[in-house]
Amino acid sequence: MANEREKENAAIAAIEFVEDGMTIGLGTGSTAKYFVENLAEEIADGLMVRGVPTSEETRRLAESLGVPLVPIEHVDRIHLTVDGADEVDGHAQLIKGGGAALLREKIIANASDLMIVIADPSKQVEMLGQFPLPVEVTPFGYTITAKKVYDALKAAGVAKPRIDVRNGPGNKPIITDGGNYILDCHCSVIPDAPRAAFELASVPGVVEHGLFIGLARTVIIGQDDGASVFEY
Ligand SMILES: O=C(CO)[C@H](O)[C@H](O)COP(=O)(O)O
Repeated sequence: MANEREKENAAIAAIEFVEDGMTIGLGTGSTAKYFVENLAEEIADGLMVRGVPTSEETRRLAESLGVPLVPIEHVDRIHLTVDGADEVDGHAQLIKGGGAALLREKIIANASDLMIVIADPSKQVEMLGQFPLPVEVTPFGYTITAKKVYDALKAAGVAKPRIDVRNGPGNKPIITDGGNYILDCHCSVIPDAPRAAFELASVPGVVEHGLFIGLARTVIIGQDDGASVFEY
């Protein structure tokens, strides 16, 4: 079970990677929130950086804390992205998107010189798949897309996928920052995550999926009394 101190200690350890003049991708979620808060304190003390938020939620948080932001369209280099994860395995492969921000998170992580994942120990897994894999899809044709997502996961060796449309208030599908829906794919185990990523990416209607393969090179796991840093 996660505790808040573990999350915050991971975030504090990530601050060590920040240098003056950097453009920094700001992740989404409760762990990333600690990073933005600690970054805001450093900025108040004179650190000169600017942020690129991975969601409207993080944009609002950063603005409220006085973190200078830059529109991604005006950025030619992102030095560092610090973000949370729903699961991380021993190869720094991730499931992300529990907060429905996976599309912007992946665009920004992929554009960054370095992606650092910050997490508490409950996110560490032997194999990905216990956490339902979020897949962002266009509203148009989403029921058909869901069937194709099922086929794609089967082709990737997932034994019995179950696909749910993620609903929000009023039992209506939640709408992502990009105007899309989220399919939560219950897999139990994803035996071959790169294969699943490949199969999912080839389904028309899939905008992005929450498998982050080969993106994170540093994983920081927070503990009660500090944090462990793993380099890949
Ligand atoms: O991918 C994400 C949002 O889309 C989050 O990073 C992920 O859900 C982890 O969140 P938290 O730190 O609150 O557990």
